[in-house]
Amino acid sequence: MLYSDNIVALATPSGTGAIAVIRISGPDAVSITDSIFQSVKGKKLTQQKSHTIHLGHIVEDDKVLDEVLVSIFKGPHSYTGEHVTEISCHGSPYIQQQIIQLILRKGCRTASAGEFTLRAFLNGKMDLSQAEAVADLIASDSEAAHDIAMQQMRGGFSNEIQKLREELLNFASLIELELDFSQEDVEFADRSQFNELLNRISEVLKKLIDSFALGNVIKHGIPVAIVGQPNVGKSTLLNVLLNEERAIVSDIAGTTRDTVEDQISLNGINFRFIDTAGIRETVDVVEKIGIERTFDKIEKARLIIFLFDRMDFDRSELERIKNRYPNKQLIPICNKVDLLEPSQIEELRQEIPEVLFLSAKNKTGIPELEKKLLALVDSGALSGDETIITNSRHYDALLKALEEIQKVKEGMDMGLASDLMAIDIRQALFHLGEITGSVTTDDLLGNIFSNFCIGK
Ligand SMILES: Nc1nc2c(c(=O)[nH]1)N(C=O)[C@@H](CNc1ccc(C(=O)N[C@@H](CCC(=O)O)C(=O)O)cc1)CN2
Ligand SMILES: Nc1nc2c(ncn2[C@@H]2O[C@H](COP(=O)(O)OP(=O)(O)OP(=O)(O)O)[C@@H](O)[C@H]2O)c(=O)[nH]1
Ligand SMILES: [Mg+2]
Repeated sequence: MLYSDNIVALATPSGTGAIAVIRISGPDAVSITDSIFQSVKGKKLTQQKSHTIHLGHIVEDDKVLDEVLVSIFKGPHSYTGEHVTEISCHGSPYIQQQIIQLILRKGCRTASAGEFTLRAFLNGKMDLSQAEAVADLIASDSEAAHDIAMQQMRGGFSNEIQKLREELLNFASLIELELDFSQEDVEFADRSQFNELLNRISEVLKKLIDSFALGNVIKHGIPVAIVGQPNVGKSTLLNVLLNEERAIVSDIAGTTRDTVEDQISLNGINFRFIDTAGIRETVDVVEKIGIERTFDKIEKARLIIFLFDRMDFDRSELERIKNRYPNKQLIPICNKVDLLEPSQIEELRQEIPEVLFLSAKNKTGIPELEKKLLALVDSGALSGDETIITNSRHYDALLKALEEIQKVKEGMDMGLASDLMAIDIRQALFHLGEITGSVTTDDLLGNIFSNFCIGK
């Protein structure tokens, strides 16, 4: 074990609860706990087996502070890999604080943010991407985000990276061996096998890199801007989608001035809908600012709902948005279908085949819109066992690793000298190692774990 000191922290949220859990980790976790605990059966905690629970009292100078349950986990068979105890006490902030203070006086120190998980990582209980997934899991607020974090915590993608890295490491050693025999012109590393490995690694990296676009939006919710001319029913649609009277609706054109947004989960994926000020030429100063914000929001959105009213549909407006944002998915929707004759609907369908029809007021056509939204984010990719990365640190490392792998491949094709190739391979190994934490710096670890909560 790496650490000689003992840390303590509240593992449950601060404030009043039914029960609160205080966690201690370190070489003396069990004896420190034992020194403040009296078992109802008179047992010594230090003589108990790992993964057992004991009823008793926390006492200080004969004064009973609380009746508690103590769980014991003996290192290395614990979350952190060290000796761990957990005190489940009554959830009053006063009791929690009294017990923690008592433990601190027994020689523990307060754990810093993420320190339990940091120790788990340093003690080899999990790799770095698994540790990061623990934080993602706690933060996940949709089924999709939860699924991805869970998969990553169980080591899915880091195992794959780790294996490829080991294979690459093997070749690196063989190529470096060739350097020792450079006079003799020998090749220990089979070039065609090596080429095959490089291709395999590139494929995996490319796939993971591509998955980030989806992973990132799943983690943060998919921003969908609802845009169109004033009075077409944007705010009405927002309210229907959110199932709540979130934005003000009126028949006065220019009702929405500032953007209004909120999120809902569709099939486990969070969508963040942004209602915007209707776009038109205006001399009203406030409305002008609102319209500028509309464009800012479109900039940040991934999907754009272009809402229009058959009465004053202007095709050039739709084309303008399309041309201005060629990389965003655009969903043209004709609202107020309740006011249209079937022949008008047919006519419009001829003109814009991809158009959806709905009535925000009567709440018709909404399921079709939801289906379209899900189709556009390629939610199908979620149901397969494709790995999806959500962490921008991993994304960066993957991009850099791929770049180095490409360099190695080019080097091979050009018959580059082994010593130069070895440098690029080492770089690729470095970046792959960054993901799993085979290579780390204190700065990197500090950055990652300081974003955890205390007690995790
Ligand atoms: N009370 C409590 N609940 C918790 C945690 C915890 O630490 N305490 N966890 C964390 O925050 C999570 C569970 N994770 C855990 C992971 C490993 C071990 C553990 O004891 N592992 C041992 C032995 C496994 C066995 O044989 O049963 C090991 O890995 O060797 C415990 C919790 C969520 N719930
Ligand atoms: N008949 C009919 N009226 C609708 C429908 N949807 C919205 N409306 C009406 O259209 C008017 C404008 O609706 P809003 O939702 O405020 O329109 P908006 O696009 O947000 O307008 P601005 O905020 O001014 O840009 C209101 O009177 C709504 O009741 C619909 O599907 N059918
Ligand atoms: Mg509005």
